[in-house]
Parts: sequence; C-alpha cells; structure tokens
Amino acid sequence: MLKVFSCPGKALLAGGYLVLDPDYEAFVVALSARMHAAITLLRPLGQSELTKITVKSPQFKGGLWSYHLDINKLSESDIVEAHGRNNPFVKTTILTVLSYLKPTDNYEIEITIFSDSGYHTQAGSTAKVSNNGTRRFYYHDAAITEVPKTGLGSSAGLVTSLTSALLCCYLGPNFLNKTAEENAQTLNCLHNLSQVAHCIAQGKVGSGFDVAAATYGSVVYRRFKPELITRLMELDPSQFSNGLKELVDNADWKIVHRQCSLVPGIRILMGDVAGGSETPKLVSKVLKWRKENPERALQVWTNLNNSNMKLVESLEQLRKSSKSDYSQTLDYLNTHSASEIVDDNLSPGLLNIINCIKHIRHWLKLMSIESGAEIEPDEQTRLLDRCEALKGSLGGVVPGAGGYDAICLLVAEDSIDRIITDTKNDEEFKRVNWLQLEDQKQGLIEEKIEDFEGLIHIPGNLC
Ligand SMILES: Nc1ncnc2c1ncn2[C@@H]1O[C@H](COP(=O)(O)OP(=O)(O)O)[C@@H](O)[C@H]1O
Ligand SMILES: C[C@@](O)(CCOP(=O)(O)OP(=O)(O)O)CC(=O)O
Repeated sequence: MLKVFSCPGKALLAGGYLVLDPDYEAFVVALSARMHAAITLLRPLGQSELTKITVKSPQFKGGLWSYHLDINKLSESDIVEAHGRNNPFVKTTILTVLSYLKPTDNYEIEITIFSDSGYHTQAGSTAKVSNNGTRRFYYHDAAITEVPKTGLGSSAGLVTSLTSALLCCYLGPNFLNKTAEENAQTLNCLHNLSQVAHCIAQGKVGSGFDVAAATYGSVVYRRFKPELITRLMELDPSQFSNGLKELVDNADWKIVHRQCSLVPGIRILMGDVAGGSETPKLVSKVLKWRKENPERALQVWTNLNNSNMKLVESLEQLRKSSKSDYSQTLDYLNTHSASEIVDDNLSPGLLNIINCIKHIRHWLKLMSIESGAEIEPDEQTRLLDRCEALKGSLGGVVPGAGGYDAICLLVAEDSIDRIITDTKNDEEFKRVNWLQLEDQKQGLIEEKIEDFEGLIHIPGNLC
C-alpha cells in the first residue's frame, strides 16, 4: 500500500486573539501550501519483534527520525530516537496515535514528508520535480530547525498529515473512503488526535486554529476548552492511553468548524514582510492588558468580533450574488480600489466587505495602541493604507497575531498580476514579498501517488 495525504497551511484572516477564548469565533483560510505525508513502507513484523517507525523529511539536512517501539510500553520515556535526533512533533504524533490505537501487531513503517515551498524561505535551496512534472519540492542544505519559516503553520501541517498517514497504516487503506457520516467521524478523530499531539509537542495548549485548518480547510472556527487537553497532559502516564481514548472518542469538544470559503473571482494575496514578530510575546501583552482592563477589553472584543462576523456574513452575501449577474461587479472591482468604492449599487456584499476590513483594522489598531502590543504597527498601517488604494483590492489586514510578519489582502483574481507588477519598484512595498499562494476550501485530502513518482522510491509490492 502506498498512499499520500496532505494538509494545508493557514492564514487567520479574522479573529486573532479573540480565538483564544471559546466565547468567540474566528475565520481561518486554508492555503495552497501543503504538507504531504507519504506512506512509503508498511510491512508486518513478528510478535517478538519491535515496531519500527521511521519518518523521513528529505528536504532538510538530517531529516530522518527512527523509533523502535515496544507496543506494550508506550510512554514518553520509552520512545527513544535511534540516532539521538529530536523532532518533538514527530515523536509526540507517533506516541499519541499509537497510545490511542493500542495496536496488537508489529509493523515496519516508513513515512516520507514533503513540504510545499510556501512554508519556508527558499534561499539557496534546490528544486526536484516529480516524473510527471506536477510537483516541485525544494531541498535545503540545513536542518529543519535552521531554515526560516514563513508562518503558515508547518508543525500543524506536519502533525495532521503524519497522523492521517499513521491512522491509514493501522486502520486500512480505505479509512477515509466511507460514508459521509463515517468520514466526518474519522476527520473529528484525526482533528482531536492532532490537537493533542500538537499541544504536547509545543508544551502548551494554543487555540488550535492551525490544526483545525489543516484538518477541515477554510472554516469559521471556535476553539475547545483548553482544560480538555491540560487535564490529559496532567494524567499519570499509566492513565494516558485510556484518558486519550475517552477524550478523542467520547468527550464533547464543543468546537465549531463551519466551512467558509472566499467568493469566486476574489482571492487572498499574502505578502511576507521582511521583519517578523514573536506571537507568544504579543499574546502575553494583549492578555495582560485584557486582564487589567476588563471593561474596555470587553468593549473592544465585542466590537472587533462584530466586525469579524460581519465579514464572514458579507462574504456569504457576495457568494450568493455571485451566482447571478456577477461579472459586472468583478469588472468594477478590477478598475477601482477599496477607497474608491463608496456606494453599493453594484453589489452590497462588496462594499460591506470593504467596510468590515476597515472596522477590523480600526479595532486592531486600537488594541495595539492601548495594550502596547505591536499588532498593527505604524509601518503596517502605512502599507495597508496603500493597499486600500490599489485597483482591484478590497483592502487588507495583518493576519493572525499581526506584527511585522505579513499582510493579507482580498483582491480581484484578475488584478493580482498587475498589483504585483505595480508594487515592484514602489519604495513603500520594498519589504513585501508577495507569496504565490491561493486560498483553498479543503483540509485533509488524499493525493494521487503518480504525482510523487520520481521523488520517492516506489517499491513494486507493499502490503
Ligand atoms: N517538513 C518538516 N519535516 C519535519 N519536521 C517539520 C517539518 N515542518 C515542520 N516540522 C516540525 O515543526 C517544527 C516547527 O514548528 P513551529 O516552530 O511551531 O513552526 P510553525 O509556526 O511553522 O508551525 C520544526 O522544528 C519541526 O520539528
Ligand atoms: C494571536 C493568536 O490568536 C493567533 C496567532 O496567529 P499566527 O498565524 O500569527 O500564529 P503563529 O503561526 O503561531 O505565529 C494566537 C493563537 O490563536 O494561538
């Protein structure tokens, strides 16, 4: 059996900070940069042998982690990497999936990871193309921990795609080809296991929107209560496996993951901004301010949340109107900028989206000023103001935690090339690197194996 699964990266378009609180929802867009996990070997072993699981990531130096496991003794300290190498995300994913499945048979498993170029900066890398020319991956002469990341959520993609590949090894090749209801259950199981593995590897319980996007694609997301996972992490290791099974299969996580995609003809345009910010530092500043100023914070959270949810509604409104008489709207957008569109004669959705983006920026800026966390710093404000004045642009925001990392615009598809060319020699845009990424509906998918021929050794007969 040879199978390849892939999961998308993410951009949190609306709901940064609010998503940390289960009272609020956020809109996360799945991106076309995908993490792939290919099952490249699956072979049964005897009862007296140890299970061997090797994860390869050949695009990075030293990208091979190999574990010899006694399936009756699965605790953190019993799982030792054969060469003394460490990849906490690989290790905890294996530990979590096996603790959940409690396998009774031994296997030799090899899984090869392929990471799309969008996740990391590509300076100095070399491309390899699959035999049929459909796939191109970049190879680095440095370890995974040394190659700079772009912030699309590589660890969530790795954990979720690796979890799918391991589930497939143990549950069978058709674990995702069942009835819609069964598949939905399998996706929830995959999501819950991946959230647990990701939190344990990070040593903290985040909001999980990156794992949700990796699993379910572009969604409106409401998080789980963090106690669900902290309680599991505090269990005695002897109770972990049972606690995990109960949590994954029977607990009510109360999460929301409502499909929500962009509108035909309108795309996301991500700009990587040279600089970078540390999310945990921004988060602790904002949460400290919220705690110290509960009344003001509630006012900001309520208004920002209203604008976020109105954006989701306006996208839905425009999606509906896109079913009829829509080409005029797109033509109009292609020849006007967000700051020029002031009436809603053509399409109310369009003007509503523009206004929501403005309101989101207003509240995030206020949050920056009052909390002292540089969510939309002045440099980004100037840049986003300029983006509002580009023809074909509905405006843009600082995605996720904000800071100096990136900007994220909503633009008419047909204007993308022009926007990239027009901003090329513009001083204000000199730190912006437009990323070749698209928004995607789907989360986890199974890929065609022929697209990977030439990149992996495909043995004639795997079981
Ligand atoms: N292609 C990959 N192959 C192996 N491990 C990976 C890969 N991509 C990410 N990882 C793991 O995820 C870690 C990066 O996680 P993190 O710092 O949380 O970044 P991000 O914000 O991109 O998720 C890496 O150090 C490595 O352990
Ligand atoms: C502030 C946040 O709500 C959103 C952060 O979004 P980013 O996309 O900036 O995240 P990283 O990839 O972890 O840097 C924190 C959270 O939800 O975990």
